Amino acid sequence: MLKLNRESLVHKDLWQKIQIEMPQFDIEDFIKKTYENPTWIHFGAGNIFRGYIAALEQDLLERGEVQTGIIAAELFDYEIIDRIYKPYDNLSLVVTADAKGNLQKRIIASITEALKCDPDFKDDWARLCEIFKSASLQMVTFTITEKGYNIVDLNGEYLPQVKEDIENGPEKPKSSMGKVTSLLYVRYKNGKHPVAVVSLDNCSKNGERLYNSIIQIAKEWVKNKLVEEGFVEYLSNPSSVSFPWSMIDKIVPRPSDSIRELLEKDGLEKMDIICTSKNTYIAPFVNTEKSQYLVIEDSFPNGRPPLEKAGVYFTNRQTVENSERMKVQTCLNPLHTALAIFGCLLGYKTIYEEVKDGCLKKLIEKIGYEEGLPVVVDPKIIDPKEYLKEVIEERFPNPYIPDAPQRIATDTSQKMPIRFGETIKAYSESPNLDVKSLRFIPLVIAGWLRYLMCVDDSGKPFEPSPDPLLEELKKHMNGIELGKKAENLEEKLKPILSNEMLFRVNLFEIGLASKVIYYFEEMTEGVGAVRRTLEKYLECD
Ligand SMILES: NC(=O)c1ccc[n+]([C@@H]2O[C@H](COP(=O)([O-])OP(=O)(O)OC[C@H]3O[C@@H](n4cnc5c(N)ncnc54)[C@H](O)[C@@H]3O)[C@@H](O)[C@H]2O)c1
Ligand SMILES: O=P(O)(O)OC[C@@H](O)[C@@H](O)[C@H](O)[C@H](O)CO
Repeated sequence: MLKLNRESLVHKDLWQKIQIEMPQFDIEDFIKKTYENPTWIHFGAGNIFRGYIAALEQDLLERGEVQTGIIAAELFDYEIIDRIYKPYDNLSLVVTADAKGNLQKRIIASITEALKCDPDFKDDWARLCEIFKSASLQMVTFTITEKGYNIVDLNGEYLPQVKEDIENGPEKPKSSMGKVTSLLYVRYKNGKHPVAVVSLDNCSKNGERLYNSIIQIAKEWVKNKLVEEGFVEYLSNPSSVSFPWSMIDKIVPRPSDSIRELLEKDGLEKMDIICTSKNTYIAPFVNTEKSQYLVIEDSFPNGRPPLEKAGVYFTNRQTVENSERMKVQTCLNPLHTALAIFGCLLGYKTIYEEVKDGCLKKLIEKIGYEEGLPVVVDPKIIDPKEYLKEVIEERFPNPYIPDAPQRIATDTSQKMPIRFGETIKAYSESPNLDVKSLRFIPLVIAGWLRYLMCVDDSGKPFEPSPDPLLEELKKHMNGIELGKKAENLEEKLKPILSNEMLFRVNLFEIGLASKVIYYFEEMTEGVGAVRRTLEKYLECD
């Protein structure tokens, strides 16, 4: 039996026998160099980081383009470090599947350290401070999910941990954004070295979102006389600290049992998939698809690794924004969320099965081609129509990427404004488009309300995916039951449908709420009503 750790890498013949690609560089040497001169730290040590970002740096290490790796840090779920990084010496096994089922298996060794970002873990915190003091540090990247950047709740009030951080200052921060702001303050106090702070999450204008959260905390600290005004100036000067925007794309599902079995059959030990107490599904391996796109605004005041040599596009902000609008707001993620919602309601367990369902396929085609594409500005580096076709015809149907609607349904409340709100807003502001002509996006919003009832289309209760607003949203669904005509439905749903934090616009004010409510009423008529509503509006069966 083979174990995934540094010691076992000496058995090159055994790894080769089971066709697992080994890292082609001197691991001990580059770990030492990275420790002494850190260049890249990443927050959010989850699946996309291990399956995509770390693999890009490994490409550069293997070609001799860089001499240092990436330091992984966790702001939120420390179990990941204890159970998935430490026992495997920070190595991971990336399994990439194409649509024909050809698998590429590769050991990724570009991660040199794994740290818990929390002042309560004194050694790790001290090391993080040391890293942020280093003049060599070029970039700080993030994949911490959309909610990771939040500092206020739905009512615009500071979240409790953020409130505490604002009162207490940079010494012992507790919130994710508070900790990052505090580490940037360490950098400011120790040489004011330049650095790029780069969100790689699926948020629109992600760089701006990260900047807004950090600068707001820094300004509160200045107001409370906890830090110097110069800190805000440092953060606001792009030649000191830049916040480039980005678009990232690679489907990295939760680790799958079929891949675990396959690796165990190969003779690999301890390939267990875990679900942490904070709900991260993670394993020593990552399963993913071949397609990948990463577009980043080229604004790096302290330099950067030549990631363009690993296929990353570096460009201007406008091109990033157009690419992001194309992917996150129009051609991939809204389709994913539509499949997630209806998949949970109709009892599907995989995305590839869902796209064999004529109604669901037609739904995503309508959302993509008919309602999404009109607001896409061609980013020029990727053709939107070709991209959409690849998503619908090749990527989603790939049976070797066992992605689940339940994964994608996680945090839907945080995704609604980005995946649908931006398009609705663009229609409502356009002189040439009529927001009331939208039919399929409102159908998905109605589907989401139906999902919040936590009863599927066969009438059985189901466990919804985690979402920070779930309990609050579910309260509004009280008294709405399947098969019974609800009283005062409009009043009940008003707090959701009028909330601009959920849809970027007030759906009542722009005249879409009544359509959503009408569809929702149809979907709650009884068992099978979701399917009947889809069939009616999509003319499918
Ligand atoms: N998986 C994909 O297919 C994919 C593709 C493109 C972009 N992304 C982006 O990456 C994000 C993470 O995806 P993943 O596959 O790594 O998920 P994952 O569940 O494997 O990991 C999530 C990571 O986010 C951290 N996190 C969660 N809540 C946080 C909070 N409040 N503060 C700080 N950190 C927090 C977790 O601790 C973990 O490190 C997505 O939300 C998305 O924005 C993912
Ligand atoms: O990662 P999330 O939770 O923001 O969204 C779930 C999926 O839609 C997403 O992970 C896609 O797989 C990804 O954006 C593809 O590039």
